[in-house]
Parts: sequence; structure tokens; C-alpha cells
Amino acid sequence: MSQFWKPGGERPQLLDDGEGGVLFFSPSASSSSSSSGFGYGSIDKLRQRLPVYKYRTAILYLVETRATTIIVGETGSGKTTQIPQFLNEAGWADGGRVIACTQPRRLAVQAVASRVAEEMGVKLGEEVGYTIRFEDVTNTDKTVVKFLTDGVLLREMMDDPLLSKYSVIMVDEAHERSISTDILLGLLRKIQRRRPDLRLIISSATIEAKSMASFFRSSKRHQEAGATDLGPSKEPAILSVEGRGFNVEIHYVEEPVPDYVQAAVSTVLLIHDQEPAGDILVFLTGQDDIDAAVRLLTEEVQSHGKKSHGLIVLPLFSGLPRADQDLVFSPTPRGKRKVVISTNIAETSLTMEGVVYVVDSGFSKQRFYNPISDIENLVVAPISKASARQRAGRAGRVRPGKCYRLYTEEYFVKQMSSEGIPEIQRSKLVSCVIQLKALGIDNILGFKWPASPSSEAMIRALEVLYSLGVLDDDAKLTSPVGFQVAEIPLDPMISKMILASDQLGCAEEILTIAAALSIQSIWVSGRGMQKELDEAKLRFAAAEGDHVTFLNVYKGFLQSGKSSDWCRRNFVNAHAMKKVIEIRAQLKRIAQRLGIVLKSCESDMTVLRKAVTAGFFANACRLEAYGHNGMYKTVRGSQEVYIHPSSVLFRVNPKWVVYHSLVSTDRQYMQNVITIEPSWLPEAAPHFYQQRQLGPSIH
Ligand SMILES: Nc1ncnc2c1ncn2[C@@H]1O[C@H](COP(=O)(O)OP(=O)(O)OP(=O)(O)O)[C@@H](O)[C@H]1O
Repeated sequence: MSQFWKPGGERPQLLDDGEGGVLFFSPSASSSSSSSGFGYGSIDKLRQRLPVYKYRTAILYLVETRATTIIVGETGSGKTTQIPQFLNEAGWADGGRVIACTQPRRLAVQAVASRVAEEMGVKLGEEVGYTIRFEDVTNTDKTVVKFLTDGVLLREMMDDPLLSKYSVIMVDEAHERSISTDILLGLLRKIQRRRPDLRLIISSATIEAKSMASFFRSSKRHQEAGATDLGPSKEPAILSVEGRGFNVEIHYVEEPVPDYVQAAVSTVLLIHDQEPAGDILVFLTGQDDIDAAVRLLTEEVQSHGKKSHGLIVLPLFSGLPRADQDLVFSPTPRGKRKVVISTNIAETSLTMEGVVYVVDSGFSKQRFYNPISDIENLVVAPISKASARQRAGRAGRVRPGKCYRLYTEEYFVKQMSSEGIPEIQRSKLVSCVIQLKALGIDNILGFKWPASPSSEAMIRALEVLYSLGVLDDDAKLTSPVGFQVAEIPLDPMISKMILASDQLGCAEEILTIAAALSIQSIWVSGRGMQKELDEAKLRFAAAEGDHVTFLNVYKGFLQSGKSSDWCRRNFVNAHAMKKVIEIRAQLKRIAQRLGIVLKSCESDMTVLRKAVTAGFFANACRLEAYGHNGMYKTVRGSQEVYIHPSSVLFRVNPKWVVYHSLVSTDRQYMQNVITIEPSWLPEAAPHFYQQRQLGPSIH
């Protein structure tokens, strides 16, 4: 049975609800443990006033005596920033050991590490550091508290399978159930058996605490009643931290809104007009929505409308260059109000000091994969109640706040699902399988997951990896290709494309393409000005397709001296181009480490198209019916797909193409499309495509 604690006393008292249930604190806005008398004092005083502080002794006692502690607490209760400090103060980082705290998102890792360094009065990168993909701000001799993405911790296992330098690993925001979190939980469970000294903390605002506890519970044989001389008890403890930050008043719309972007913009203007000072954080779904909202608000500001006087409008999404992300966290000038328009990257762990108002569209972009058709879509889908609470929790962190939900209360109560579906059950598993293989997990189908993925999805992934030449007949990583692909921290299809470009002599161009494919779009959103955007695209359009068009835009951008003005005139997203340059520089470093020769193919686009095919052959499609927007079928699954209107090949009807991704609206649309020759497919993946499968295409 799980055990519960209440605060107070040196040695915490056991609290049991009698039914093995978890004592969740009500998410309603009515209570506020720290709002009264919370003045601005020293950092120590602020720390002591956080709800989690009262549980300091209980947490340390549990970590001492239990292998796994599950901590459930409201947003803003202080889990992320305080628990690693408690552990450090209690000596868990003595003797050269390190305390790790993982987050699903890079932005949260950076922000939380800076905050904890500030609270501890140390320089970021010394006692407190962080590591995210492509960026390591730690000091091997000094760092005692390290924040990192769960993906990076998985990569660290490749060099140190038992994660031996860590004394405690805190997996934070576990409720998000990202693929990397789930893989990590599965592997940590294995590591625990070999390292009784390792302690795990799983923390979240809303987590299925009991199912998580049973996942970490050992078999009966290993169970113990309490701590013994042989080590900590294997029985996981559940601690529910009661109390929250400041009051957040929730407002709902009375009627469903027809256009959430427009509704978000109107709500921002209304708040600005009617509410006292305080920044606004708006949650939309992706770069396209965000660009549209930023434009609508900026136009309003530029027209000097009274309603928007003093507004500073800033976008926030993962593809944003570092300097622009930093703007979001910089203090708001006196007399101004910042409006940050974000994807769900701002949903968890972040504290933006000035934010008093949150506007929640109720949607986010989510991945959905169908293993039968082998199609993965990124679709705009309703969020869960857990996400809605996280979003509201971005207000009320340093003072009371308000959250405006752009959906009705009835919808929230009756229709919104309480938790999202774990990402592992709705994603393609190619990257996940290669990671497990690289970690020496041979029996992938027997791996114990917190939530099992479908076996069809597993088999599909094994099949693709085999065709990519990454796995051999015994389903082991091939040498060198498999090991190299596993080493590049990108989608294996992109990694394979990069390796192929070495042999084909076009790595210079392919690195640019790989960088452009890893951001959402290099164009500004077409909302409301599609015609101008289409005309601008024509200036760069290449007959071969979008990948070569990227190269033309990239050249133009460099020739303009990376000018924002050039971007504006050409409807190119300046933020996105700066990010492409950043990512390309990182990829170049990786390529050099792998010994890839950075050669240019100059104007030979055939080798470049062959390199793309070497990675993306599984996404090959054949034209089935000419038309205004011709109908294609995927070669493997015979699924009906169409070229997306944003592609330069829209309406061109090329006979054979490969695409980078699919998006589903009224139909399945291919995004980022390039023309190929069918004879390249069996060349690139002989096991995947036999010549007879390809058949004749229409002429
Ligand atoms: N950068 C910051 N500036 C000012 N206050 C901060 C900052 N970061 C954290 N805080 C304060 O510490 C509190 C606790 O933050 P913390 O991230 O530890 O909470 P949490 O329980 O992990 O919540 P969540 O799950 O929402 O991230 C915040 O509500 C805020 O009052």
C-alpha cells in the first residue's frame, strides 16, 4: 500500500487515506496558501514560503529510506526549484556525486537552472548547470545540481549505462508523458536493480501516482516493509504536497468561439483595455497561429489604436533563436505590457515573473501515428485538463492572476479528457527503438514500459530501421551506419540522409536542408496575405521541390547579409532563418566529428535528391490522378495523399515524390516535397522496395 505524509514534525507522520488513494489538492481557484502577507523579501524568505518547504523533512526522509518517491503537488508549489536544493543541502551531492533533475523541454531546463543558480547565489554553469541538446553549461569538477532534458539523460546512458555519477535523479513533469520520459522511466527501473544507492523522485502536478508507484514496485520477493540495512525500501512512497502559489481566477467563454486566434487577439485587447498592469501569456498551437496573432496585434499597435497603446508583442516557440527567446524573459519596461504568444513550450515549469494573465486557446499541436497506414500526423487537437491546469498555473506564481479559457466551462467539465494519451502510444517509434538498441536493449518487444506502445508500431519501426541499414538481420545496430545514425541526435531518416550526402558529395547542401526541415516553416504565415506569400515563394521556387527552394532562400538570406528587411520583403521568417543558421552550425560540428566531408554538389541537384531519397524512401509517393491538386498514393501503404498548398510543387503534378511530413486536415497533405526517380527507391532500400512494387506510374 502506498503511504501519504502530512507536513510538520521532525520525523513526518504517516498519513493513510485508508483506501490507498492519493490526497490530491483541489485545483479550484478558491484557496491560496501563500497569498496573504507574501511580501517581497530575501530569496531565503521567498523559498520558505513555498508550499513544498513544509515538506522538506518528509521529502528528505523518504529519499533516504525509499528507492523511489513520487511527489504530487500543485503548479507553483516549488517542486522543481526547491527539491534539488533540499537534496544538495542534505549532502546528496557530497563526494563528487551529482543531483539530476530532468525536464521534457529545453526552454524549461535553461530557465529553471538560471533560477536555481540565482537562489543558491552561484554562477550558472558552476555549482548549478544545465545540459540540453547541443549545449552543455556545466563544470565537471564543480556542478552538483544539474538540470537536463530527459532526452539528454538518455544520451548520457550511452557512455555511462548506470548513470553512476548521479545520486538522485528527479524526473520532473512526468505527467507530460513525453516519449523520452517514458523511455527514461523504463530504463531507470532497470538501473535501480543494479544500483541500490540510486534514488528516484518522480514529480508532477497531476500524475497517475498509483499506477506510477505500481510500475516502480518490485515483485513480491523484493518487497520490504521499510528501510533495512540492505538498502532502501523498494516500495515506492507517494507524497502529496498540499498548497499552491497565488490565487488564479478562472474565466470561461459563454459560447464556443469560432476562431481561437481571433478570439485570443480580442481577449488580449480586452485585458489590456480593462485590467490593471501585468503581462499576458497566450497559448496557441504552432508557429503559423502565433505568427498570425502577432501580426494582428502588431498591426493594431502600429495603427496607434488606443486599445493597444503600450503593448509589446513577442512570439515564443521552440524554433525561435536564443536571442528572441531571451526577450520573453527580460523585464517589461515601466508603463508597458508584454504579450507573449506561445506554443505549449511555456506550459510547464516556467515562471515568467511579470505574467498575471493567461489566455488558453484549449488546443495544441499533437502527434498522432497510425501504425497500420504508417502515417504520422501533427494535428491541432484539444488539450487535456492536466494541460489546462498547467497553463493556468503560469499565472499566480509571484502574485494573484487570471486565466481566460477560450472554451466553455461545460466543455471543460464534461468533455475535456483528464490526462493526455502518452506520446509513446501516438508516435512513430523509429527514434525510440534506435535509442534502446544503442543502449544495448536487445529484446525491445519485452521492454517494460509505463504505458506500452502497440506492437504494430514497434514492428513498423524495426522494419524502417532495417531498411535504412541501421539494424542487421539479428536486429542489432550495424557498424558503422547504425552506430553513426544513433550518434546523431536527429530523426534517423534525417541522420541517414546526412550520412548518404557524404558519399554523394553534397553534405554542404544537405546540412542546410536538414536544418530547415527541423523547424516548422521558413515562411511567414500566409493568413490573410496568401497571394503575396505565393508570389514571394515563386521568386525562389525550384522545379525539384521544397528542399532545393530552401537552398535558394538560404543563399538569398546570406547574400543579403542576413537582413531582416530582406526577409520582410520576401515573406521569409527572419526568426526561422536565424534558427536555421544556428542549427546548421551545430550539425556541422557533429558531421565533422563523424568524419563527414563537407563537399558541395554545386548545381548537381540529382545527387542531392538521391541523398534525400536515401533517408526518406519510406515516404515515397506516386501520382495516381492528375488534377488541380493531383492525387498521390504512398508506395508502401497505398494511402491517398495530396501535395500541401504551401509546397512549391502544389499543382505541378510531378510523377514521383518523397515527402518529409504529413499534415491532416480535410485530407492527408504532404509537406516539404521533392521530386525523385522511382529507380532510386530500390537502390536506396532494396529490402523495402522491390522493383515490381513500384509498377508504372501514369503518364
Ligand atoms: N524565475 C523566477 N522568478 C521569480 N520567481 C520564481 C522564478 N522561478 C520560480 N519562482 C517562484 O518559485 C515558485 C515555484 O516554482 P517551481 O518551478 O519550483 O514550482 P513547481 O512546483 O515546480 O511548479 P510547476 O510544476 O508549475 O513548474 C514559483 O511559483 C515562483 O513563485
